[in-house]
Amino acid sequence: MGAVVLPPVQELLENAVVVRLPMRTRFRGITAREVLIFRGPAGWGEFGPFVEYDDEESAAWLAAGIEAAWWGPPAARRSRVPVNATVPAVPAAEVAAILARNPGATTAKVKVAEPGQTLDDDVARVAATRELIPRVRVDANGKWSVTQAITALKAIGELEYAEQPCATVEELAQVRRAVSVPIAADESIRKAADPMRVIAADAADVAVLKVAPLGGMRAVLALADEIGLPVVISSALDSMVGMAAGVAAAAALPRLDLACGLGTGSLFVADVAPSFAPEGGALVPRWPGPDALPVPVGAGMLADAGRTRWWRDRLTRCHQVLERRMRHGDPRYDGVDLG
Ligand SMILES: O=C(O)CCC(=O)c1ccccc1C(=O)O
Ligand SMILES: [Mg+2]
Repeated sequence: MGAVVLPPVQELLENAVVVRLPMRTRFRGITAREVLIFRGPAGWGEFGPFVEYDDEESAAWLAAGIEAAWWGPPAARRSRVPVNATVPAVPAAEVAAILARNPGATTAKVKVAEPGQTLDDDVARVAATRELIPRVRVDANGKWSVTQAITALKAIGELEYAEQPCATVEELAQVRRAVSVPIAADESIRKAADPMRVIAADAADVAVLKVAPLGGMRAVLALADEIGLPVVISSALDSMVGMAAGVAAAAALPRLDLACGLGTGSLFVADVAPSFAPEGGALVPRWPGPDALPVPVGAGMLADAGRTRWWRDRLTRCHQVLERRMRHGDPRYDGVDLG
């Protein structure tokens, strides 16, 4: 890999574009996804922490984008990555239309526990999904209490797994002991100071790993190895650029037995490059090289001047966070030079 350096912030900003991608369906409370993408010697990288995240948390997303644009993908071990269809918290009547955009999917992930909705809504949405897709998992994003989770999972019935039913590791462990449905940890890994607490507490059967919040493809591969659970690589509602890193990480895993959560490309009306479209329920890895121009000029995806400035300022602050961590010998950046 040669000497790896943190590129100067000017170099990142010189080759940066801020885009706003309209979505077909509300997801995570938003109807348009803004991200900053930048070009480096190995291709394109994405910086798209959710707008409410602070700079300390967002710095990992920048590290992941720099890894993609400056180092490129790790060596692939497979040429197909099976993915789940993602069903947002829509009314049951809209499920079929969502699934129609994910032809060939044999696994679906259904969002549940949406604020303002009821357990009946969840049960109906899952039932509508099951009619069309054999294998169903749900994701509560930590919104249930232990009691609510146990009640809900009993009402919903058989599932491949329930992702982050409650907020804390201790709650996940309690739910896991009380129900037969396997438990997957997502926020308990990507937002935790110590992801290994999930293992120490026997809190999960599956680890959901996202490249950007965990600091990059190689960080995810290292964590997958350390954590030892079956892994699902999932998107953070990434543009095609961030998605390429997720697909590359999934393709590089020594073992992949579960469908990944990388089917969110179909939630966008438009993307910075042709989105990853599942064929036969799987994605084929594809890397946006430096010569690929992901943003068609004039395609109406560019963010306005105010939002562009906001993202560029945020990138600058996160770059300072990375610089500070590296100066202090943070082991996460072992082997990376300040240049
Ligand atoms: O896993 C999937 O199918 C889609 C990705 C997804 O659900 C997601 C996307 C953005 C932010 C958080 C999450 C999540 O898994 O909680
Ligand atoms: Mg999740």
